[in-house]
Amino acid sequence: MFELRLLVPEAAVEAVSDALEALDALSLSVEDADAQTDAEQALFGEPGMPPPKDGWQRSRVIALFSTEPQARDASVLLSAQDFFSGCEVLGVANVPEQDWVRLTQSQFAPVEITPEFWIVPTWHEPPAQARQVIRLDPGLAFGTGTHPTTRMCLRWIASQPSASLGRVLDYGCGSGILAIGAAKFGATEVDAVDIDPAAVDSTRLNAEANAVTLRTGLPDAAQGAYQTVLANILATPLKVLAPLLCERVKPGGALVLAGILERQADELKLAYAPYAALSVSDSEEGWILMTARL
Ligand SMILES: C[S@@+](CC[C@H](N)C(=O)[O-])C[C@H]1O[C@@H](n2cnc3c(N)ncnc32)[C@H](O)[C@@H]1O
Repeated sequence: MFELRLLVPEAAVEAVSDALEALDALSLSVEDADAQTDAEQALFGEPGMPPPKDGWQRSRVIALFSTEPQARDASVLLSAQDFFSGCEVLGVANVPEQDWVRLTQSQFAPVEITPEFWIVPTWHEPPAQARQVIRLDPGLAFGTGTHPTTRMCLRWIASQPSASLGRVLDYGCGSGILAIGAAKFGATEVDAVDIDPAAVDSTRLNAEANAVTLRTGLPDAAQGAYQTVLANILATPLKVLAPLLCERVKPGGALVLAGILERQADELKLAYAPYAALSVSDSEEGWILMTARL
């Protein structure tokens, strides 16, 4: 395989990418050419908030071709196009053969939640001290245990007295990791819902792989009252969802919220004040876990 590497200003990325696809590139990757430099600009915004900019100011576009002549022909053809002015060909390079599956897998090691509770990809043996394990491979949905927000929720689940989780709602289930964790730690019944149908599918498959029974669906599938409501989303949607989530918690039940930065604690407390008294019960890498007993 050979890769053609280009430096492309924001306005030309789409035209160059379309042209490379038309030239039979096997794959395309677009990276921020200014990443990790002083010129890097953040592009993400919270859901509901506009991103600060539509695209990176300069992208590194890398197109993969089966042969060197194909890569070089593509470079010559592109260079002759009007839309290519302002772009730069960085070069054509041989891509050494590698075991890509093994390389990808090596980036995902078992994740420790507590010394006895681990998240373990299927290609790893669980650590000897693991008494409780969730089997999970990285997929399309969020939630592999590598993010602090997920780990804090799982730690909270693992720290509850046995049989106290009761009926559980995982609102924004992603991969289903919290719902599966709740089922493994004694929940009597678990509903897992998400606005993303791909996350719902992913949760169903992960539940099967872990031999636990969940009810999965879109948010409307959450019905009735729950002893425990878990929601690891982000501060802005969590504020909007305050009445809905609190209405789902039984009197005496627990509300557990994550996806909140330390500096957002007060705004969350304020948004939930009419329904519940939130407090910070854990923190990791600048993220906090907020909980309330209703
Ligand atoms: C940060 S991920 C959390 C995944 C998993 N629960 C975990 O803890 O790792 C947030 C999930 O919430 C879902 N989500 C975002 N807004 C939502 C909403 N308004 N209602 C339901 N799900 C939502 C997203 O699709 C995503 O799968």
